Amino acid sequence: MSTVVAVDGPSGSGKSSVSREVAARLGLAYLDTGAMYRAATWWCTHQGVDLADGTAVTAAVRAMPLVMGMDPAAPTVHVDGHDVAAAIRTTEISAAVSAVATTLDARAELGARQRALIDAERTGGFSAGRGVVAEGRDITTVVAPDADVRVLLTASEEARLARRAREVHGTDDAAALAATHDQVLRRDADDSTVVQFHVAADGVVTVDSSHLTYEGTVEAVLDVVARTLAVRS
Ligand SMILES: Nc1ncnc2c1ncn2[C@@H]1O[C@H](COP(=O)(O)OP(=O)(O)O)[C@@H](O)[C@H]1O
Ligand SMILES: Nc1ccn([C@H]2C[C@H](O)[C@@H](COP(=O)(O)OP(=O)(O)O)O2)c(=O)n1
Repeated sequence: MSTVVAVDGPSGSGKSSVSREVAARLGLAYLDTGAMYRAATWWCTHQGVDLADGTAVTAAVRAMPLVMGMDPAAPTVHVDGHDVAAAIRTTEISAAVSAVATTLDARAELGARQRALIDAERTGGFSAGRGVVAEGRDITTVVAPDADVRVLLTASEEARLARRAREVHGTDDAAALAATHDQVLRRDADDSTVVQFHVAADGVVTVDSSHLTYEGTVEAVLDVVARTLAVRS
């Protein structure tokens, strides 16, 4: 039986790292939908598209030759043959990505591609039809509201800022927290204008990781998966 696990949440809640580990432990594929928005931003910039021009952004995103590698042990992102895994994580892309994420026609295009990738994993693909853990901002609500397991991963603003500061700057002192503010809180505020990822929709289970370790968060999500599947079977 194939399993689709959808995980949403704000920046720094632990979605990417936790979802990837959950996918690896369950033998499922892993889809980082945020990486698709980042790749689209890289592609638009690479093509000289003005990110403020929604029509041009949408046209570029529709034409983007994107290939997502969904093995949780080694996820990959290629655009037009370029390995963009590192390029999409720069501060410039992090600062610009909300312009693409708030372009509604570009969202529709990326959402359709995400649905197709998830559907392919239900029946075949990396995990031989066992399923996929897909994470982002609107997976539980828009892209895969029919997922078998739907989780909202949250954490306090304080915890999320501190995590991102440690990840990017190696410390969570005052200067690092200030430098991280744009990447976490401003970006979430901009993204929240088009998609709701702070409150769990009906049927979505909230996991608050504010006071959990990384390992504890992985176990909490695995526990939600096990309990939800036990009830359904
Ligand atoms: N529960 C946790 N406790 C402490 N650090 C965590 C926890 N979950 C994730 N992290 C760390 O916080 C950082 C951000 O996590 P990430 O998975 O990138 O979040 P998101 O995808 O939600 O933005 C990473 O360095 C990750 O290892
Ligand atoms: N399903 C999704 C996934 C990401 N996005 C947007 C929101 C974010 O600003 C960007 C990048 O997402 P990503 O998950 O890489 O963000 P983090 O840096 O992990 O917080 O894409 C979205 O709008 N919908």
